[in-house]
Amino acid sequence: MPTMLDESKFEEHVKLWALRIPCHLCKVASQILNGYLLDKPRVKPITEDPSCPKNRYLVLSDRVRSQDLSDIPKEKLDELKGLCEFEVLPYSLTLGYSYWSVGHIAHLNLHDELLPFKDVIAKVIYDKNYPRIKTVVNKVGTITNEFRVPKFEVLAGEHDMITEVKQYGASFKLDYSLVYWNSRLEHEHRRLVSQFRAGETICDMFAGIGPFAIPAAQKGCIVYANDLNPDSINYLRVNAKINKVGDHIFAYNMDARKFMSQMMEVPNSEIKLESNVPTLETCETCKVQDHTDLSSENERLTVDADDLGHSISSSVENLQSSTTSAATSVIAVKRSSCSSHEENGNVQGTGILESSGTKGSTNKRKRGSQIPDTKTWEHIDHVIMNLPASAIQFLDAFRGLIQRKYWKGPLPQIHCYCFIRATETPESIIAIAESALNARIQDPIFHKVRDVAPNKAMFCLSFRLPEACFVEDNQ
Ligand SMILES: C[S@@+](CC[C@H](N)C(=O)[O-])C[C@H]1O[C@@H](n2cnc3c(N)ncnc32)[C@H](O)[C@@H]1O
Repeated sequence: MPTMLDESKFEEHVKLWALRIPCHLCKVASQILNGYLLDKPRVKPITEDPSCPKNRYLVLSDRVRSQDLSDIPKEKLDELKGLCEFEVLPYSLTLGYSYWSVGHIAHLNLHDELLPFKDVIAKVIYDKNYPRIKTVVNKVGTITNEFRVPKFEVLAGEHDMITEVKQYGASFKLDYSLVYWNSRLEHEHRRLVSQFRAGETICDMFAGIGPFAIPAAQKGCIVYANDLNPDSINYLRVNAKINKVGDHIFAYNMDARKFMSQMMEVPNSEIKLESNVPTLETCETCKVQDHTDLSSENERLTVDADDLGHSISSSVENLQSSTTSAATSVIAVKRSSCSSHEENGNVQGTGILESSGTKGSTNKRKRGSQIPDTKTWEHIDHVIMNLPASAIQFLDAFRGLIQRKYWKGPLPQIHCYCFIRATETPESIIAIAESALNARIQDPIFHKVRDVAPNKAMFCLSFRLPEACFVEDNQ
């Protein structure tokens, strides 16, 4: 029987730097370079030097982007130079078919010709890999739904689609049947986050379960993460807690256009007082918000705590019953923090709350004093738009969005994912983007993420939001 699986399609090539170091100094050198060595599950950062058995390659992390090693702190480099002489060499790492893992679920995408054998194939995979693989599934049909969730048929093992995967240092819990997940974007998540700096403010319009948001928060960014799929946002919250970054992430569950517009809304208190100090007025507004109609499921603000010990379905229910209203916004988040401030006597804070342990009880926020007070209508550093099939159309959300009189510093850098087909060019994509924005884009950068089909590739288009997106206010 001919195999229809082209394993080369799973390959990802990562370009890194490696240091050539004498074998006996590798241990000390790797201690010095702690935090700057390749950190990928199942891949060792120390490998053979094919040209000399007395040396080894120390493979550096993709945080180290240039050959001059300027991304490594000077003290570490000086210490290393004191230890020995070393060469810096380009190192190409190929992550092949066998590398990719999806927790305990083997995820197949069988061609029609193989479908008559699907149960046999699944049984062999299951029997030969149990207990590491506990479920074998096959993708059914193409993804057509808004939340980009594929349909799966369980072919062998447990009917359990909840799993936990790791990407670089972070863990992600998810239910494959409810949310979007693609392990093959791992390198792209890492690449983009490597451009962010601690303390920057990031808005993720299509955040999913957080593969950009969580590493960005781990890096010390403040992240406003939105997704229309309530299950994605529920898992984002779970994952923020698992990775202990709940105090750096604010989660929203609404349409991306509305989310951006709410990010830019200036709260009444700001307009009148030009201050973020909690006032009676904002707290009262908070109460009003709490009692608004919950009918629109897609517009809930997901900042209440839930208990990780609950099952996912029960935490979704809790979420539905406990979250605030359609009218919630970044302002509302800040206002709800006001009540937290009052109840806990803590510093004013916002974000995904730490679990209170008791349903319906007062939630406690864990806030580090280092977390800056962000006002998204004054400044955002980066906006992520990963919905390649249509994110470009969503650029219309930025037309006249930003109030010049409140904005501070440069306009945000937009990272908009798109597909480019054989019939299209970067220029034709820019034309679509400019038409959506109704403004000219200066210095666009296209980064190829991967080929998704013979005539179609996924790209990330990065550019600074044009000044034309400002709205003047003569008040
Ligand atoms: C391709 S996934 C990307 C998820 C995540 N950023 C990642 O890299 O894995 C796109 C996400 O956009 C969400 N989505 C689709 N339409 C949306 C909309 N109108 N507003 C907000 N989110 C939307 C989907 O639920 C899905 O989670």
